Amino acid sequence: MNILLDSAKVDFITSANEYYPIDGITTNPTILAKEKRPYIEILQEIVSIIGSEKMLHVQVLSTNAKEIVKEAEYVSQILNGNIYIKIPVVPEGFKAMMTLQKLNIKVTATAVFTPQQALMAAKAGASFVAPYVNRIDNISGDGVKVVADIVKIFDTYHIKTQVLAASFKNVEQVQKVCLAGTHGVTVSEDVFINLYHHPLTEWSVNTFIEDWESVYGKGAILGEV
Ligand SMILES: O=P(O)(O)OC[C@H]1O[C@](O)(CO)[C@@H](O)[C@@H]1O
Repeated sequence: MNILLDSAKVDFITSANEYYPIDGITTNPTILAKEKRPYIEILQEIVSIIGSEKMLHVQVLSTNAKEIVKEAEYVSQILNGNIYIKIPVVPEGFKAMMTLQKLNIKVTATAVFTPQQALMAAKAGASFVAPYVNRIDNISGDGVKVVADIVKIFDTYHIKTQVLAASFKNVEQVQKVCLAGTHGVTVSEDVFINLYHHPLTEWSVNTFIEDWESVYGKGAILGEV
């Protein structure tokens, strides 16, 4: 089960990568544009932080297959990493996916809102499909059910493409897609922190330390008192 960070903030990525075994990073044009500096510089920095084995998913901008393939080749060549090219599930996108499969360039199908789109992308050669859970929920859909249905269809047909659920606004959505059997999630900084942060954990840790220090002294640790 993969946990990726949906971010282009290098400070956050650096710190999270130090204290947690994240599986990679997803970016999209919106996330990169927020940083207001050369995108290639950001992507190169991300690869140098996470290394060349963890995944980096980068989205293309072109709307025709030929140009999408060109962008994919450029990004794959210039970045010395484990790159996945994010391509929307539209006809020119499928066409590009078929070409990229032959070129051994890995693809993540993005902007997925239905199980049928996911199946189409898998058959066109995508390694991952990224259903947008919160955006589905926002228009009175059921994002978790979409993920569950994709997982079921892939299982039924023994499809190797993995589900990388995306677009989360809270931990409950993440928990539910995990229960539905998603192969991975990509989460923003806020959601990532909330995956482990709990006020009772903080309170418990502080109480243990207070009780201990009341007897053994401030800063006392095992082996040193
Ligand atoms: O609805 P949001 O939070 O903008 O998320 C859309 C998601 O789609 C992706 O583009 C899929 O990888 C992510 O980068 C992002 O999490």
